[in-house]
Amino acid sequence: MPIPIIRVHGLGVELGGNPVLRDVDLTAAPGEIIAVIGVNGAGKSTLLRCLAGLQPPGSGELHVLDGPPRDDPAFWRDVVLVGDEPAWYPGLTVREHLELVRTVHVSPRFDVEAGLELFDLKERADASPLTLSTGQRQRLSLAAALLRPSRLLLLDEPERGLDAAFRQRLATILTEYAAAGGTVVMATHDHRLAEATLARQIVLTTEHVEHLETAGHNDNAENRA
Ligand SMILES: Nc1ncnc2c1ncn2[C@@H]1O[C@H](COP(=O)(O)OP(=O)(O)OP(=O)(O)O)[C@@H](O)[C@H]1O
Repeated sequence: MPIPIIRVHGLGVELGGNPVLRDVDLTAAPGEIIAVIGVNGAGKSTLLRCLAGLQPPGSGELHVLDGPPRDDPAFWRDVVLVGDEPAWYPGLTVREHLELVRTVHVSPRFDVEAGLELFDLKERADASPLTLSTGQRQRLSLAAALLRPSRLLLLDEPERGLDAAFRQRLATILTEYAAAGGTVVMATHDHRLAEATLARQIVLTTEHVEHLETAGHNDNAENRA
């Protein structure tokens, strides 16, 4: 068993005086894909924000990569968070956004034309992101996230806006990322995406704010909240 790059033990978070996460345990090793599932409000985004160092834990221990997650440049060199839509540069096209990402990162994972092809953006390469459809903008967000080198991908509902065919392709892209040694933690409402990536599934519930962990893509991974 490789050394885990995520170790969470007894994590608790309160927001606005209410418990959102209580006693959450999670480990993830290089090459693993974890799907965090649960109803709206179960705490999936909060868990991702904790892993990204954006939400301090109320209790428990968090270890991500080399220590507690921290919102600083060294941490973000290895970690990518895809959540809410990023701000786009109005003057830059889709291709130029990817060129920008490729230019500023050492050892990008693929070239721009390959990225446009992989994320099905070739026909919109010269458009402004602001003129893209919702799903096309999500594909651009994911393309930029996957283009840069990283060890850990934190994805909050990556399926948002994507059609069925591209969700299938995304499963392949994430599987290949993990096969190359990367770790993925994704909050998702898409059981098919979780299953297609052979993700280990964890379920967050609201009723007792309890945490259940299940191995593999099995029947226990239903939404229990
Ligand atoms: N800043 C905040 N202040 C108070 N409560 C908050 C805050 N942010 C989130 N919450 C609450 O915490 C709970 C968990 O929210 P979170 O966004 O983590 O859920 P989620 O599982 O990601 O939901 P969804 O599936 O809708 O994205 C919700 O009840 C939400 O209302």
